[in-house]
Amino acid sequence: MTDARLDVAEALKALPAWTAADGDRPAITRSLRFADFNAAFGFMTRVALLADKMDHHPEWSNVYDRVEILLTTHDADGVTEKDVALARFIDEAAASLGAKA
Ligand SMILES: C[C@H](O)[C@H](O)[C@H]1CNC2=NC(N)=NC(=O)C2=N1
Repeated sequence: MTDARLDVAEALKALPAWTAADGDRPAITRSLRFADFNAAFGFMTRVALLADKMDHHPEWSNVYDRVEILLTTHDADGVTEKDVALARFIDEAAASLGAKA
């Protein structure tokens, strides 16, 4: 069964580091900066392993120490609890690796 879509503003209340993404579909976004490429890629590796286990994958890009992340649930055409769960994990991983906004 497809996950239920959440109201983005409602979902963001529990995710203060995230904002609503610009664009044509509901999504949430966060930008992070790490000490260097090694830390940024280490973060991405941690997130990638969980994302694949969840079968729920971020849309993201990396330039040296920066990682731009967008979360949305393609199957639901919007933001779901899967995005909230992945965002929470991302927040913990980012904090533990000393990321900045
Ligand atoms: C077939 C497979 O389960 C789906 O394509 C998964 C893969 N990863 C996914 N990731 C995201 N972000 N949204 C999805 O709907 C999604 N669906």
